[in-house]
Amino acid sequence: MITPTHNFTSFSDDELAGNFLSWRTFFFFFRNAQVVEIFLAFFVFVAIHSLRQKKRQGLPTWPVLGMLPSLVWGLQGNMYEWITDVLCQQNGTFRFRGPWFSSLNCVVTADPRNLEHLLKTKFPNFPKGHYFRDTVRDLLGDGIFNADDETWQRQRKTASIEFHSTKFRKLTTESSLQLVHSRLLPVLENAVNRSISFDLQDILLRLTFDNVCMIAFGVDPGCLSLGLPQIPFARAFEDATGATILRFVTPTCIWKAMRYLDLGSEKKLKRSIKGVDEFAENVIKTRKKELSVQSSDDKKQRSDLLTVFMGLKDENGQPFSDKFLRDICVNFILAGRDTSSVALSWFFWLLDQNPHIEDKILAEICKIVKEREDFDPKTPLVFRPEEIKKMDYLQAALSEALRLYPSVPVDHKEVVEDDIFPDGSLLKKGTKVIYAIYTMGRMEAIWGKDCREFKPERWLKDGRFMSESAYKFTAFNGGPRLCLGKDFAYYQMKFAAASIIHRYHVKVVKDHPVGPKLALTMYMKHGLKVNLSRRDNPSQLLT
Ligand code: HEM
Repeated sequence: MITPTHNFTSFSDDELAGNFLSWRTFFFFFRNAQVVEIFLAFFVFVAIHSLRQKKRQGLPTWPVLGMLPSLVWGLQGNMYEWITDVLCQQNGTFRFRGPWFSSLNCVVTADPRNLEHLLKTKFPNFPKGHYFRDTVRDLLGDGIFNADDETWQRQRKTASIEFHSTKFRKLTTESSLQLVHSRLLPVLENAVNRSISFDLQDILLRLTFDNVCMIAFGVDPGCLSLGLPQIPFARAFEDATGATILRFVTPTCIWKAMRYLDLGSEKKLKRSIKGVDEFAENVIKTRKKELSVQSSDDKKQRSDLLTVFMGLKDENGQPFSDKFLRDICVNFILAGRDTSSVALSWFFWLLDQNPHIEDKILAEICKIVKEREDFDPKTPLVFRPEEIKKMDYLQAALSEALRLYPSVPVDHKEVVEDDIFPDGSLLKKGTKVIYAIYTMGRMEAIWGKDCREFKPERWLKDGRFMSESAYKFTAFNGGPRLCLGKDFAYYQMKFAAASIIHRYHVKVVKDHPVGPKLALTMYMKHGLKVNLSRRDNPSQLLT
């Protein structure tokens, strides 16, 4: 203990007592001030040290917490732009260090060389992995998006045969035509007649939901119709994907404890998964009932995916369980509904920002239709499949929208055996790898100085659409797990976009806030509020 060493003899007892107290108070503060100073100095040292890590490691690295404070900060704004800033400063790859008690450590990359290595060259060394599968299992089960090894291979093979069959292609062109002409256009026409603004993203989600249910399960949920009926499934599904993605930025022990205690986002997730399950169970029950009363000839006529899976046997020679069929349904809804609709929403927003590109698309559509031998400007225009295929500029504009706003903005893999990325990054067994598809579209090193501009021309050579390497344009993934619905998605998007653009000018409501939502797919956070105006006389453009 520190004691005063002064001579007190000239003071009275009271004075002595009073002085003694004030001396004690003084030394108490002095001692604590020293402690505070030491803490302050230590804090300043740690802060400077942590902030100095930023230059080398991309983000400040704090004792115990690692880079978590920066992640929390990034989550407050546009998470994808935040990742992009860090990756651009770090030449395309950086190592995220989470708190020591968490499972958040990972390597994040946007380098096409690494992507090719990961998705193709060393494909078996980079499965989705345990961490990803555990995190999304409650929602996606063992469906194709969340499966590795034989479980994935079996689904991939079956779905691939189906997706490449003539019967399936015919089904997809017919369903797009039917949905656009008997559902989408009447709903839009109604909005124009009543001069009301509406959420285009919601309408497109309804369109793609009905479409994927028709082609994948042979069921028409009638989600897109006049009056826009409430579909509890849609809300439940969006809530479930949002709550699932939160798990990726929460230490595993914390979200597992929240799930156990039924708290916060985990409570919401459990409730919304119930809504998702009810829909999928209903689809399966209806399908089984229909199949039980159909003749074998009728069954052969059916070309939807669910019917195909219902006719197959598992590795024990048993029909697939209802739980597995549920997983197939939920995964195909995620694949087919959310991707094309959000891509089209970003596309229409980009057209609003770049009206000269809308003019070029319109000119292309008109030129193609005028080439018809039986062209009659008075009959209502229904695009033919061969015309949709010829729309190169529209395909380029959609690809450009997907480059800037990929429907799946980030994806995930796990390292099986120690490896090294082509850029020299070391990968220890068990490392989680995030590939940032959103960032790839915004890297000057990949797309040049104008990478942030919406320029469909970059996809054209002599007026024809030229596709890019899947490891540079990764919106549809690449290698053995390349998107199975790519052709169908382009057809559906082109058919819907051309049918809308030919009839209407889409204007985004002034000051409508636009930004991405944190979810498995890149929804617009506030939807896309628009007004439509009928084109003065589209047939005039055609004469
Ligand atoms: C703009 C539209 C679309 C985009 C951007 C897109 C993108 C993607 C991406 C990035 C993946 C890889 C996901 C992963 O492994 O984590 C994927 C896989 C897949 N997509 Fe698409 N997709 C689109 C439309 C569709 C449609 C309409 C369908 C079918 C109805 C579909 C079916 C699938 C399937 C089955 C897989 C799983 C492939 C596998 O893991 O083997 N996609 N898609």
